[in-house]
Amino acid sequence: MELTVENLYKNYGQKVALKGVSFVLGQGVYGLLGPNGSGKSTLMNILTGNVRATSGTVFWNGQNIAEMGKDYRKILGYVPQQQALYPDFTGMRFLSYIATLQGLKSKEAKERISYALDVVELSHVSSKKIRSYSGGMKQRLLIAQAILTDPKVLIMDEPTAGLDPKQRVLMRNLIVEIASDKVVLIATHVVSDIEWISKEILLLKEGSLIQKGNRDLLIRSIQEKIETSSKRNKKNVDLEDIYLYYFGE
Ligand SMILES: Nc1ncnc2c1ncn2[C@@H]1O[C@H](COP(=O)(O)OP(=O)(O)OP(=O)(O)O)[C@@H](O)[C@H]1O
Repeated sequence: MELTVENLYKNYGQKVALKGVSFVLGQGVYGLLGPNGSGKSTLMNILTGNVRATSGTVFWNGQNIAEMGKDYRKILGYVPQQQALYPDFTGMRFLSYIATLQGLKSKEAKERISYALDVVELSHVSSKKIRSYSGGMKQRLLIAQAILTDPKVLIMDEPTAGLDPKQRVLMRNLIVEIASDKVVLIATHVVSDIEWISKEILLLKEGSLIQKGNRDLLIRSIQEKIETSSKRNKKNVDLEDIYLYYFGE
């Protein structure tokens, strides 16, 4: 299970949004951190096949995703940022609608919907209208739609945006559970969302990947510099400090 990104460039006219980004992801959760405008959306759009790179290639298990077409879409799940979600649909109706769009046959759709509702713990409210759902429930419904086809690659855009602390914890646990047989890439500004669940963290700045590694490696790599330069004279460096170090306060 391997998603390989090789030397991606993306230009929008004169603007270079990605400048030769390369990395390899295996099974597990990965965090993509970067400030506004660093290229996260562009990178995610390329990984989901919605935007074409100017140059460079993305491979899934050695196959170029641009050449895989439908076969790539089958193994891809995408959780968009929270948005208005058909308030008058029930959770069940929403998932049935997505299953139809994804071309699932009715028996398979039924099984997959039931499984996905169970995973995100929404079975008991599946016949209630989405307008009655809390923010956390809506977010979990978005995850349910993304795992209907049992994707191997799951891309998530700010999955905890707008959630309260309790819901954030539940969401993190859910993501870890789902990632047991998937490559999961989470783009976020919220360091704490990915700090403890990520196998590795990717730092994107002005279109370049400036760091990739696990939490300990990232912290060790700049611990001394932060401790000597910190105005607050902190002893314990955490990932928040790393973010501020690279992206500014
Ligand atoms: N369609 C476009 N046309 C022109 N420039 C674009 C386009 N899309 C993105 N850009 C520019 O490319 C750069 C990267 O944008 P991108 O949206 O990928 O960043 P981001 O890290 O996702 O930011 P945010 O967190 O604000 O969504 C920015 O400078 C942005 O203005």
